[in-house]
Amino acid sequence: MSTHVRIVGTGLIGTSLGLALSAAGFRVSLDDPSPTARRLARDLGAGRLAGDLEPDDVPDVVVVAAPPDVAAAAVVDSLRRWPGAVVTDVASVKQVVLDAVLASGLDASRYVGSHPMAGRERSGAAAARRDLFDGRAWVVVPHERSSDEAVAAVRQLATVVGSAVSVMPAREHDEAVAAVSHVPQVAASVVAACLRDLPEPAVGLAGQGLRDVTRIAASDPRLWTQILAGNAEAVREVLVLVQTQLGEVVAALDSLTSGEGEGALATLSRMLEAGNLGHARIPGKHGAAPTAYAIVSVLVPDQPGSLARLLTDMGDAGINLEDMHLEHGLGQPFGVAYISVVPAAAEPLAEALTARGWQLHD
Ligand SMILES: NC(=O)c1ccc[n+]([C@@H]2O[C@H](COP(=O)([O-])OP(=O)(O)OC[C@H]3O[C@@H](n4cnc5c(N)ncnc54)[C@H](O)[C@@H]3O)[C@@H](O)[C@H]2O)c1
Ligand SMILES: O=C(O)C(=O)C[C@]1(C(=O)O)C=C[C@@H](O)C=C1
Repeated sequence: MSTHVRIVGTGLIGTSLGLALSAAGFRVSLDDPSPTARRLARDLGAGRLAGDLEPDDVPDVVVVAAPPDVAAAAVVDSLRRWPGAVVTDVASVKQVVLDAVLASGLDASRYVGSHPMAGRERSGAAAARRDLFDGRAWVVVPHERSSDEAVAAVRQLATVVGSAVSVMPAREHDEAVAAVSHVPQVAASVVAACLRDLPEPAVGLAGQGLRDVTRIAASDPRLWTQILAGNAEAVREVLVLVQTQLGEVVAALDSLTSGEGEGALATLSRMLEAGNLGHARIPGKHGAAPTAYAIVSVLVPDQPGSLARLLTDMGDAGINLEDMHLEHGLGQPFGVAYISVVPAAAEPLAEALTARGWQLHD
């Protein structure tokens, strides 16, 4: 019989995982203290309700996808309740969960932490996507007592949903995500907070740069308060670096406005160049080396079905989409789709789309 995975917590991540595992042929059962959350996940096709199963139909693997401040308790509860199951969790912080498991005195060999580096700025089952984990990194976080079988079971889950597995101890994971996930959230929120009192005409000028920098500022404050609190030390350390750099920029601008200005331009330029260097290190798809994709820009009429038609035409031309973003023309009846493809596919794509009547944008 196929592997039975119990998902505890059927919000964005739990439901997305249920959808992906069900599609991959796993038997998925769903549990959540909120009856609405678990029924919605079931209705969306993420699996069966745990309460509808025969009592002897016990899970082989339990995935706790509950909020970070209750994840540790839910993991301990699952280890106790399912003595034969491998238990993992997907919380964004790992050391606090591991500490609770070790302190529980239960058989910790069946616990392996994990963290899919995939998500959205929206919460709840309604925002779930079956392909959420496809092509994303998934950190598997074993500890000294984890059994090889438990590690293999968690690796398998990550792999079947299309993620690229990285293995890392809990502390190292928490330090890494402080820099690549938690501080970016703080930065986005702080920048977006500056817009609150901006006059309407000024906000109306917002372009793609602001949208790129602030997308995750729309994230759930309850979830992120818990994540930041659960990784306080590591987040603080990175934020102090940010603070130091911001201090240097402010000092340079002070120097310019006071008319003195010596060395100020060099400070600003160094800050921007350092940003270029950091940005160039962000990996491409599947954790591969950074890829300089070619971008083909296409005018898309602001009409139902236009984008779907564009993507279908692209698929018909046999060209793989690596990434895409849409820019809406202010007060105009069209937007521009910026389609990223591998460089060798750019010209064939431009030709195929032009032949199908699409207008390219320089
Ligand atoms: N949102 C992201 O981008 C993202 C990405 C990767 C990992 N995570 C982690 O995944 C976990 C879930 O996040 P989410 O975005 O799916 O949140 P969510 O708010 O969408 O869903 C959380 C679900 O957990 C349920 N829940 C609450 N208390 C519970 C308990 N005691 N036991 C079991 N379930 C409980 C809620 O009813 C809700 O349905 C968090 O630990 C988060 O750190 C989130
Ligand atoms: O894409 C997003 O919306 C996310 O912020 C996802 C993201 C991330 O920082 O990459 C956010 C928190 C999770 O713990 C893992 C993934």
